[in-house]
Amino acid sequence: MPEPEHGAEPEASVEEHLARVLAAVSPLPAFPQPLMDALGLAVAEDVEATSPLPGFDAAAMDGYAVRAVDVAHAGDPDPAVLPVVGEVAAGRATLTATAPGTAVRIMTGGRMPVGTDTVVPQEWTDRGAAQVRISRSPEPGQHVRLRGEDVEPGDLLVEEGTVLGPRHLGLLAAAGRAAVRVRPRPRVVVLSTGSELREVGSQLGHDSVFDANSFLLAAAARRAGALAYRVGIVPDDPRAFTEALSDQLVRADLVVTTGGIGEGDHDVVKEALEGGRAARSGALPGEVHFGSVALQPGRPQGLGQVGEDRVPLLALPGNPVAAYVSCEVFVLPAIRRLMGVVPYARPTVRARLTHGVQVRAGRRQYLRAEHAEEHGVARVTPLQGRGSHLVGDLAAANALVVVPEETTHVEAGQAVDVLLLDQEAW
Ligand SMILES: Nc1nc2c(c(=O)[nH]1)N[C@H]1C(S)=C(S)[C@@H](COP(=O)(O)OP(=O)(O)OC[C@H]3O[C@@H](n4cnc5c(N)ncnc54)[C@H](O)[C@@H]3O)O[C@H]1N2
Ligand code: MOO
Repeated sequence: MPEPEHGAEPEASVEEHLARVLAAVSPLPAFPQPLMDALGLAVAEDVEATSPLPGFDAAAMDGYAVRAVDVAHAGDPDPAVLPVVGEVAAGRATLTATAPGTAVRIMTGGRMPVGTDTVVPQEWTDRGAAQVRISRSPEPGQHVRLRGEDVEPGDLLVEEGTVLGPRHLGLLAAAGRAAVRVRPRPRVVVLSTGSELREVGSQLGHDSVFDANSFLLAAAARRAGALAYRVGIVPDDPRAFTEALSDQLVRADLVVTTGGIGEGDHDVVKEALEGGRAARSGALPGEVHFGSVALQPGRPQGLGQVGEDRVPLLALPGNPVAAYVSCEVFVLPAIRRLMGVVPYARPTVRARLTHGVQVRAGRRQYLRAEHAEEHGVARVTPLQGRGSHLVGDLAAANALVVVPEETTHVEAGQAVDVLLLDQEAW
């Protein structure tokens, strides 16, 4: 760990800061939602089956329902001939039982009449209407979907915390659930600070830059399942910042700011919120703590709760790559906790480095990299640049190589932990 500056508090580890972030947010209250509105949300209950699937024995083929013993010796020169005593189609089980030695015309999905146990596909018959000639003998129970063979009452259909996708919704519908308890999408307000920032589409001055962070973070938040509100740029004026922040709190379950938390002269987020400054002046209740985390990029971090409702706030550094890594490591877990989805942090995978890397010890490093799998072997190539302003490299990357705090170099060919950034669900 690098020595803290004189008087400064020691750097928190990534785990310590993440634990504080997670402690600052709680899962949002759950509500029943109609199935389609639950898509992409996390279930807030263990959903158990109350009835079996299939709900009754049914034909899996169009053909004839019979008793297997009645057609056990059916063959080509010597077919079994049975009277056809009725017809059953899906949803039209007019005939519910039949006597031995008879056949019932049946369609796929039709309920098996009591007294039958096997379906002879129509391709094995003369398709007779009054009587049917069956020229092959089926296995007993063939082409019958059995009641409860898929799901038994009491089976767990969907586990609490599962993000509902099309297949889960299909299962819940098959089980007859019209609504399910889910947690709503967290509303995440993203605020960029910096007097040098300009909105895309506007004129750039000789010393200004376009605001990239609000897009970067709002998009990441939306992809994680949040409703992201990309607020315009706030200049380096603590009063303007406090006002903009106050205005946004009504629609926020989480606020994410970027920039203005360094050690410089115009660090607006820090100036406005550090040590409860805005609260003391009566402008905005709450408290935000600023400090350093042993993370590169993304060392400066702020965390607190603001407004009457104590909305959690994460203040991220302004450098775009630092903001993005901070988002990956702290903001996405916070969003997932609000949504009630586990695990909070993206799991790492292992891959072999194609090139050796050298880093400074003391902070956990997240290196932009390209991950690829060749012939079943996962490899990862670190990209050249390390500067946390290099958004070109960031966009070219699909992975981050995680280099532990105590490591200073990793040889080519060594296996490392990697975050796969384009993996949407985990
Ligand atoms: N003397 C020191 N200077 C700096 C240190 C330090 O330890 N001592 N740390 C550096 C690191 S690391 C970072 S990260 C930044 C953190 O400072 P801020 O959070 O206050 O970030 P800003 O100064 O506001 O901006 C930094 C950089 O990023 C650009 N930026 C900011 N917001 C956006 C945006 N929305 N879109 C695109 N680019 C943005 C901004 O123009 C600056 O170039 O401090 C370092 N300095
Ligand atoms: O850590 Mo700064 O956060 O490197 O860009």
